[in-house]
Amino acid sequence: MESPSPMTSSATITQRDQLMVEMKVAEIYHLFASLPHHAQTLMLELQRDNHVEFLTKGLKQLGPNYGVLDANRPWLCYWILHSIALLGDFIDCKLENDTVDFLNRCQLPHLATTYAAVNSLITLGGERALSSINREKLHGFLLRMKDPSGGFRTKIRRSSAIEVDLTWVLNRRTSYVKINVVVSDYSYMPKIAEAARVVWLFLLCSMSLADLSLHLVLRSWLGLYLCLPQLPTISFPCGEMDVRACYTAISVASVLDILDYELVQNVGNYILSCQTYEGGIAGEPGSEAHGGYTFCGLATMILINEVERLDLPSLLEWVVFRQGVECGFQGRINKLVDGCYSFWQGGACALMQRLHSVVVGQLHAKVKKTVENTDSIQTPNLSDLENVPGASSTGSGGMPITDSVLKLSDIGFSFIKEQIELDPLFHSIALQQYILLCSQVQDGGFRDKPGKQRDHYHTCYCLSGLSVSQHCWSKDVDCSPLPKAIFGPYSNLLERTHPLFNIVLDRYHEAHDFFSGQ
Ligand SMILES: CC(C)=CCC/C(C)=C/CC/C(C)=C/COP(=O)(O)OP(=O)(O)O
Ligand SMILES: [Zn+2]
Repeated sequence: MESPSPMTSSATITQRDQLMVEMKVAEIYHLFASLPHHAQTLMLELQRDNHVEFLTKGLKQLGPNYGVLDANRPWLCYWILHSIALLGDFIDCKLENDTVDFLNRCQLPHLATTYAAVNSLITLGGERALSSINREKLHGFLLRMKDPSGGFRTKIRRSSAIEVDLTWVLNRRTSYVKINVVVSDYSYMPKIAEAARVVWLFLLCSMSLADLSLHLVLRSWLGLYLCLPQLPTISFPCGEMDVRACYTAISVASVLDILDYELVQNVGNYILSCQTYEGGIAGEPGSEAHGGYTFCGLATMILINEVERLDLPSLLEWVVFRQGVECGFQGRINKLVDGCYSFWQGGACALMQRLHSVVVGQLHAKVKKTVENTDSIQTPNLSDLENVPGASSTGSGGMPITDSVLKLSDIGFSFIKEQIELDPLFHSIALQQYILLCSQVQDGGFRDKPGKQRDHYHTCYCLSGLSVSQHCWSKDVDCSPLPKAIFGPYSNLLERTHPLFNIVLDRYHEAHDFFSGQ
């Protein structure tokens, strides 16, 4: 594991900021505690209708025909559609059809946008939405986004396959033109070599032309010489390479049943290099651990069946200590609580809850190693450690290793089928309290913290975190939560979300049946 040297967090909040938030939150809890029971129930109620109205209005504002294709629109679609699905509601047919058409135009060429578009289409569900996803093309796109180091890059950059770059080189004695021809597509090399001789003659006749016009003339001439009406373009992966890009690529491939070993190669090494000395996972090697990336890294490692390579006891310790006195989660050490981490950190806790046997196995190995390295007279009997419950040999997701060849795309499906042995690893009722009393806006929508404005991103991830914290007491995925698992009235209960993909479970199952049957 490569880690930066231990140091204090690079995050910079002051004690004053922290105290201000703690006081605002305490004020809300104090007010709540002073209310009579019926008023408390009202305050705790999930304002379903207002949330749906806020969300539907947001979706309509994206239209009417979803004219502009900017990178945020598919995200807005996903945040809104997923929130509506969590609330158990639907959108009308016309809006649904417009949304499917729009999303189909967003499937390329950005990884994160592709993830948002695919998750949205699965959330809409139905034959039209699901069959509109071109899985073969997407598989090719994902392969092209892969970096040799194992990570994924977020964007495709299109550039000319043949770039002609002219530089006038001037010095005291000579003045000449340096021609740089950058060829990205080597199949043009023989023709280019043949062209070079003619270019030289051409240049001799054109020395009087200005730099810019010579550049243009030469470029179009080269196109003509190669019998191409336009110089061909070629796509390069570019943009940041980070843990989020890995997650979006692997999540999309897994949910569409196109995940294979070529896509997975070296991804685990990259994620592993991002786990820090703190225990959590950073966006890239050498950075600070953060809740968003910890969720992405952990979910990716589960989906590629390599989760046991992470140091899970340290990850668990890091994530559970991110829940603070305000009852919500912070994203990283020394930063303020924020409603969106209800999902990133709460979701990571829900994943860890299903990895019980792998964690126990790793702890067991750690203890054994320490004991072996200690010359103490009080050395425990090593054979006692073999009997620690759950210390069995498992594959990823706590699944027993079997002899049959593992189909990678099945991992997301089997992961949630296993019975959970552990109680929740975070204070699920406290988190619901923070979401409902501090993040919920009574007129509809959710926010980061009191004093901030509502927005669709926070609405999506507060609702996702609320769903995770309501369902994490159910040992079996098919069981409804008991009333004691729900903070506030039982009518607050949301639909269950798949903790690896963050797609409402019945929509996930519909997509799984659709794609695995193809
Ligand atoms: C799939 C997907 C959408 C993944 C996104 C994962 C995610 C939320 C990453 C967090 C990025 C980050 C470093 C935010 C810090 O912002 P900040 O400094 O404003 O916040 P902070 O103070 O809470 O750290
Ligand atoms: Zn936030």
